[in-house]
Amino acid sequence: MRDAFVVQYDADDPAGQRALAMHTDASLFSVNVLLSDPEREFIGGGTLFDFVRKGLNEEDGAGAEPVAATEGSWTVRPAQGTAIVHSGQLLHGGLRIERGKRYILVGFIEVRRETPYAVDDSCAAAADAFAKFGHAAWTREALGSGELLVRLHPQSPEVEIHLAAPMRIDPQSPEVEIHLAAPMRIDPQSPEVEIHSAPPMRIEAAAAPPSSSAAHHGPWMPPSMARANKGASDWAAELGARIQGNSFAPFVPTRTAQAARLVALGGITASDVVCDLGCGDASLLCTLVRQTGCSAIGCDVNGELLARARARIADDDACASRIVLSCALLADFMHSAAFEPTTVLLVFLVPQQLEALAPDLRAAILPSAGHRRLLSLRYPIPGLVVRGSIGDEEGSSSSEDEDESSSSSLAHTTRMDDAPAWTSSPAYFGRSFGGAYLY
Ligand SMILES: O=C(O)CCC(=O)C(=O)O
Ligand SMILES: [Fe+2]
Repeated sequence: MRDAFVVQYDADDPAGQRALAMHTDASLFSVNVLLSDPEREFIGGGTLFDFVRKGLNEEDGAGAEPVAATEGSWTVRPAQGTAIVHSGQLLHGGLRIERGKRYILVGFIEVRRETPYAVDDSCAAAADAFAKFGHAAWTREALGSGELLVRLHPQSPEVEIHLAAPMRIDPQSPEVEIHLAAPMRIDPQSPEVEIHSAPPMRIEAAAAPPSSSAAHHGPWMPPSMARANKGASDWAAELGARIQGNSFAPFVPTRTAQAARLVALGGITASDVVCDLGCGDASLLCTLVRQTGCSAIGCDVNGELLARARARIADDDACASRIVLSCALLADFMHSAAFEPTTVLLVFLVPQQLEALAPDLRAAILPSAGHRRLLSLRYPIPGLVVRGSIGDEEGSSSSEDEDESSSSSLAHTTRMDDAPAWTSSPAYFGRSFGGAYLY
């Protein structure tokens, strides 16, 4: 942890700070814990995240006071004691409070780049996404009674933040403690922990590493998960589904009519094994399986979206027998045995990720790898020679794709209704389809 401090927003004092302009933090990720009671202690406030703009300069949103409900933004108003953990690179700001005082604890955390992340943990996968792409967000809940908030892989510099119960902060008698778990592998060259706080906080190195860190197997879950208050868990689930799932690329559903055009472009038939790298809730795979009778493989780093995919598939006999799902980092998955049967590889990823994966994608379609076809939705893959393409649905003059009614009967359109409206808005991710390239 590079820095931790308490921020006070004060609507009662004319000279007090009431809002915080849109900005990015100089951190790998930031922790923001609401210390005040939003029911009783202040009105307004909240943290606004902007998933569209990068905030590198004023034109791009930095420096402006956050305004709620803009397109492509998401306001988080957590319950007291809930932590928001987000990429420092994500543009965000503190919304104006109208009444009272709002205290938050903010911490900036950095992790050395060479640190290996665990693949079995969506938190770690998100951290990896930060390291690679600089924007992603995920959440962890904190804790009615004060426990583990944030944790990276045990082999990484162990950062844990414990909040001692009760959570309520009283400026006269601070009841917030930050424990940094031992061993604290902090770079001795840099000034490690610097705390600015009003009120002062105690910082302690824990006496011993928690037992769970000695042998960490399987996905890590916050111990507080089970008893977290409902408001916080609802919020986290909702936010998680929208954001955590997007640790690599935004989740954008693909419509049925568009799937038919993909089938035509890729020449997908019943004898194919289609692998969707970053399959999300597997709605596209289900549609392809139903349309063509193909088999399918889905891979995603996001456990929550995969859980939805599993539920979707379990309800659908046609899909249940034909789709195999895996939770893994995409590059790792491409080198696993589970990937081998693939005959058609499907990606719907952002350009930075396509660039990072390009060597693996190229290797996957070499003749020696079995003449696979590769379909990239929306974005071309740098350095690969395009063999065919289709344009955006609206921009295309072909007529086969305008059948709206056919899409409404299928399950994946339900997912579209679930998706926040802005995910399909041009400001967010261009149009929701944007054509495809065949390699
Ligand atoms: O008010 C908030 O929730 C945002 C605080 C913040 O982003 C910061 O202090 O860096
Ligand atoms: Fe910030």
